Amino acid sequence: MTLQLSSTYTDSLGKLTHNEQKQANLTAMALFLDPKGAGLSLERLNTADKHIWSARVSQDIRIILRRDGDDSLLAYVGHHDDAYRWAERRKFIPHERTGAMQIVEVVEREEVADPLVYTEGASQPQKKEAQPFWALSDDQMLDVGVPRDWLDPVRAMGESELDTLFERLPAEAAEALYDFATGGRLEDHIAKPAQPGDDPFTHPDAQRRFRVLDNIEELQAALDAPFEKWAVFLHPVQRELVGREVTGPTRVTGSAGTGKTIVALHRAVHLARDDESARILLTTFSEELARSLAGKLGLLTQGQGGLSERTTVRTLDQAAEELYTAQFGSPTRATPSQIRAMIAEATAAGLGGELTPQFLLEEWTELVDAWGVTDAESYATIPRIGRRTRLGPRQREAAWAVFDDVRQRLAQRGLVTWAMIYGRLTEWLRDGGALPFDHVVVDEAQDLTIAQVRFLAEAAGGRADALFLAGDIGQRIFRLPFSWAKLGLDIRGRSHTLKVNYRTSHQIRAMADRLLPPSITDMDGVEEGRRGTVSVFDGPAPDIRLLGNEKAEISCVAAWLKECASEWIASGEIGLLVRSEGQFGRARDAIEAASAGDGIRIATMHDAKGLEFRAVAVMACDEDVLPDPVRLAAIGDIAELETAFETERHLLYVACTRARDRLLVTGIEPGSEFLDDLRAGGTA
Ligand SMILES: Nc1ncnc2c1ncn2[C@@H]1O[C@H](COP(=O)(O)OP(=O)(O)OP(=O)(O)O)[C@@H](O)[C@H]1O
Repeated sequence: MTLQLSSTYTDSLGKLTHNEQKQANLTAMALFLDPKGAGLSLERLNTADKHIWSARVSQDIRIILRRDGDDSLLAYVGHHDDAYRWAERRKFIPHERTGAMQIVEVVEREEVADPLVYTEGASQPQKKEAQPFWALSDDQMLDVGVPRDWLDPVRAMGESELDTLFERLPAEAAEALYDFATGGRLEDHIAKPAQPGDDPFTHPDAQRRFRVLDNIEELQAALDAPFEKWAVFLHPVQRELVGREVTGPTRVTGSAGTGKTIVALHRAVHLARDDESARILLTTFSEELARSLAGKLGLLTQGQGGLSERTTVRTLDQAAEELYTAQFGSPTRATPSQIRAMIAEATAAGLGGELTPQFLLEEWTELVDAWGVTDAESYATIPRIGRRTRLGPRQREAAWAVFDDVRQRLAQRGLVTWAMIYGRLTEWLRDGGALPFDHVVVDEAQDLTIAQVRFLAEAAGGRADALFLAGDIGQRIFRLPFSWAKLGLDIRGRSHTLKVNYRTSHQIRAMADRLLPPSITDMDGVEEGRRGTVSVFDGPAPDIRLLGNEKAEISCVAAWLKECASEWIASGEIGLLVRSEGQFGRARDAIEAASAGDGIRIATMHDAKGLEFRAVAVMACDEDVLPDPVRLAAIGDIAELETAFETERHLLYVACTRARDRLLVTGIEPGSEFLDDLRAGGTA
């Protein structure tokens, strides 16, 4: 006797008014408590699928159910006629090849008109440009889960219908076909066939849309938040990563919006659930992101006593500071300007030879402090990644005199840097100290510092399941790249890439992807393939507008804000993103010119990391704003300049991929050089 929830149910529930949702939820609860439906008006429908029933919620609202013996599945809820129409046009049927239970839309007659059938062995028909699937064989399509009824309609589909694939076909088939139509290979999507006797609902592809509810709390949580589908339905790859038992640190990668954070969250909950005594640290880099993780964790663990209590959500810095305070007392951190002043004092006192204070500051920040160098010998052997300037022995000696002086000044004043905090904690762990957590799950791991990676590697030791990292090197915006493996954090062979984008429309994702190469290899040689990512919905084409001056840009964004308002996009769902705070004024002026309500978020591209909005305008993409000339001018080393340039490009990628449905990119002519890449391909 089970009650299952289908993703089509939560989708349809989300479309009802709050009151209607409440009424429907009461009926769903009653069904859970009594699957036989005593006291509910249940009616078997006269549809093609004999398992389909309706349950009366109110005079106008009906729930569509699939009933099989004592098992019920909530499939759809809607107004009377709409619900019946939905039911008439649906069949629940295990896929003949993959074995996964699917909800198949009944094909209309006109959709099969004039199909182009390809017969095995016949000479290859000439590919028609406008029909991407017309030469696919039955077998090819059945292998990836296309229902038999849809073989001909898919072959007859025109390119313009690609965006409807996800609405019409089971997700596994839509994903495969979309990837194929945009240059990928169907072979990469062949589903593992079920074994005879397997329950069609337990197939991984069925589990992305059907979920058995074990208790009433789970049902309540799922119904209370119909928009939070991620809390209930995971992609098979996401699910596999969440539950996987691993022998060492694991990393999940994927381009923006592929659900890495969602996997990290579910992983933390899975670990807590799996072992009743386990304590988990779920961590990220900013307080805003930590708050967002904590909120989502609350949703996932609702009503499951103990899980959230055993899961601590903190920024990694907060967690480290608490640990440091507990072991060594509260640290006083040196500010960047104090360090700058100390270097200036040292050079004014004649140390450092002819090396400039700027060069020395970079050398301190990127090498000496970052790597925790404490003596001249180590300084001589430190890998100078990202630094092209090679220092001769005399220069190195002169530089070290400055750094030694800075270290002494810090010690005299009782000041420490973040790297020193992590360094001391790492030593403490090495000497037998124990972290108060059994598992650490890190989101946004691409921006970990050297000292943090060393600390995490030590904390994990060789323990299985100790460390799970989520991140995208294409979104690295704070750090220069470095090798994790050399610091003891080796994820080689345990890095997995997500390919389904749940956040951004096809159109926005395709445009943003042009900013980055199709694959990025990290410093340990682990390749992150970005090709073959598909989005699950479509939307309007993004727009890039270069204007003559600031005033014209502000009017353009104001007009766009008015358009958003006319489409009922709430101001809280709109973000105006700029490179630096210096451009906030332009964003504010656009809001004022549009007389737009409060709630529109203005943020720098850095602060936008991890956020998402329905509509985003990336403003002030001017030639002298992006890449940031002040930042680049402050860099004295050419190699570092190149990597900093790349992080500026990543920033634009991060900003564009915060948008779900609508994206506008603006700047003043001639515009940022990155816009040429965004435009290549001719979207705008
Ligand atoms: N299985 C899922 N079902 C429905 N929605 C999902 C699923 N997985 C992720 N999402 C949604 O997709 C969006 C992006 O997810 P998430 O923030 O985890 O992506 P990400 O890869 O961490 O993105 P970024 O790299 O930009 O931080 C969120 O709105 C999330 O709720």
